[in-house]
Amino acid sequence: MLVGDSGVGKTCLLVRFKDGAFLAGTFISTVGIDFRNKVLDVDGMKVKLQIWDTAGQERFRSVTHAYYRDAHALLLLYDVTNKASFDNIQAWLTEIQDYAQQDVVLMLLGNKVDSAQERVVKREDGEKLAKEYGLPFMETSAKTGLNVDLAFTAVAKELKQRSMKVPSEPRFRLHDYIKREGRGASCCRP
Ligand SMILES: Nc1nc2c(ncn2[C@@H]2O[C@H](COP(=O)(O)OP(=O)(O)OP(=O)(O)O)[C@@H](O)[C@H]2O)c(=O)[nH]1
Repeated sequence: MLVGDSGVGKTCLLVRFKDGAFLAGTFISTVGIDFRNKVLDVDGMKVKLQIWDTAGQERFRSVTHAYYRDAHALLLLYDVTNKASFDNIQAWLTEIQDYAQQDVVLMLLGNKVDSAQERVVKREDGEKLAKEYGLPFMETSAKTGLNVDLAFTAVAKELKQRSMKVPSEPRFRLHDYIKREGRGASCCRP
């Protein structure tokens, strides 16, 4: 499932991955939720990804909440040209903590790196934030395709590995990473 503020490029990232194209021009905000399937070859095995594209707008939040619990993986996006979308990552993580499965595969993506002139979030800031929460991190561009296949393939590999394992204690537990105001827990990495 793709999540993050409105306009960070979730739909474009999915279209780039699915069709290898970039939706230039008018920005049409997603209404509610949408999905697309893509079959990937992961180390000789066919993995079918059902990828859900959520609306970033606040008014659709209750719709997307209902889908979190069935998601095996989340790609959390911000836009490197939009500081507010980066600042909101903490709020998204809190939301993920509230609604997603504890052992959900989670990756942080800083999108629109092709817009070098407009960049306001440095790569190091993204890396620092990801490190703080123990998350894998990549910078992407739906426009040029940079790291798009890589991000989805990394998630598909992790999901395939997990599906082949005997169930045990989740080794990635989001609750270990989230710091929540008023709960006194500061962030710590195991
Ligand atoms: N330069 C550049 N523009 C991008 C990129 N990805 C998306 N955009 C542009 O950003 C705008 C928003 O893209 P969307 O993919 O619709 O954003 P979204 O996150 O799905 O937005 P919501 O549906 O409202 O949640 C569009 O005008 C895109 O053309 C990118 O990698 N580089």
